[in-house]
Amino acid sequence: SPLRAREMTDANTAAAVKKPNVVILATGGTIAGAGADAANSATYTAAKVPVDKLLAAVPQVSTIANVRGEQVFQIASESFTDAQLVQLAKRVSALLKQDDVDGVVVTHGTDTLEETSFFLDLVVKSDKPIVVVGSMRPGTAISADGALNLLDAVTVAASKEAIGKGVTVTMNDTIQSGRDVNKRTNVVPSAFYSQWGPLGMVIEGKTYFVRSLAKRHNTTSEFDIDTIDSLPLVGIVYGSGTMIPGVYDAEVQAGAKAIVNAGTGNGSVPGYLVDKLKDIRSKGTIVIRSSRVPDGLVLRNAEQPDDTYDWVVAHDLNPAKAKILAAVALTKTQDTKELQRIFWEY
Ligand SMILES: NC(=O)C[C@H](N)C(=O)O
Repeated sequence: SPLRAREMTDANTAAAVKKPNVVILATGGTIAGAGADAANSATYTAAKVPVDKLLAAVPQVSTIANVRGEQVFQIASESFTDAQLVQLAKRVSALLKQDDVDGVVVTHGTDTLEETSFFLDLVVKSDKPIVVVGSMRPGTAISADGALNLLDAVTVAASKEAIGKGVTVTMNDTIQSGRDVNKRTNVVPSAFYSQWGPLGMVIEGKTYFVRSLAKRHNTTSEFDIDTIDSLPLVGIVYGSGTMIPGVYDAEVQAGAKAIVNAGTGNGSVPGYLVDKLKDIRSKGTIVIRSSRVPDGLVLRNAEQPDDTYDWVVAHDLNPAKAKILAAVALTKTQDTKELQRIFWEY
């Protein structure tokens, strides 16, 4: 009937007018950096530009979503601590519980973006999109990448397609999984890479998802930031030739509850260190074998008898990611079988 047709047109118009609400949580980084000259792509100061100015530089976001900004921190991401991770995640969780928030974008330095994106993926119990974004060049540089990365982040955060996909990272036109993406070069915009490939791309205000994350995350995670107030200390020891055994003791004495061994090759442990790692394990510290090799999988009982020594393996998680998962898991359990299960499921 003409009346029904009219009602449907009104409904469509209302839907078109009602844009999603996206909150930008700004934490600093190079995306908020400024250099002295447009030729300075690598020499600049990070964490200078406030969130309102970041948004003003990308007026196109307002065609996609109703956007508002909050300045959570103003730091370079190498200065992030566990306390700040917890504070940020609690804010993301609180915002996403609000009916008037459809998605959250976190602007972040690229150095530890892979830690924060995985942490949020593990502990924020929401299916709404969470996008973590940074830039490799400051906004003052020729060919600055931050404005497009931010526009892409808002596009993904406002999209229905991103719901339930886990925390994503929009850098260099791609949509990456916050779980496994990592920074692979410190100089060019194509810095973020996952051995499993991106989840898709974002082009001119449209998302193109082609795959999804098979690991537990967000609403399917057993962890919840609303019940976590601090994280236990986890150390990383980097594998190389001629290692210094006392480093492990120093980590334990400083309070490390777990040590991620960023071993060579298959997460290998030199013969002269095996007794040291067995010893710290017998005194209670969790030993997790990861690898300094960027890709691949560290397999249980390959290279070392993990069952016999009661060690845990990190599978495809790099040492920085393994450290995050270990810290989160240790808020719930010290049991190595449980920890190994968690290292398989996330
Ligand atoms: N590109 C960057 O954002 C690097 C900077 N050091 C940071 O992580 O804050």
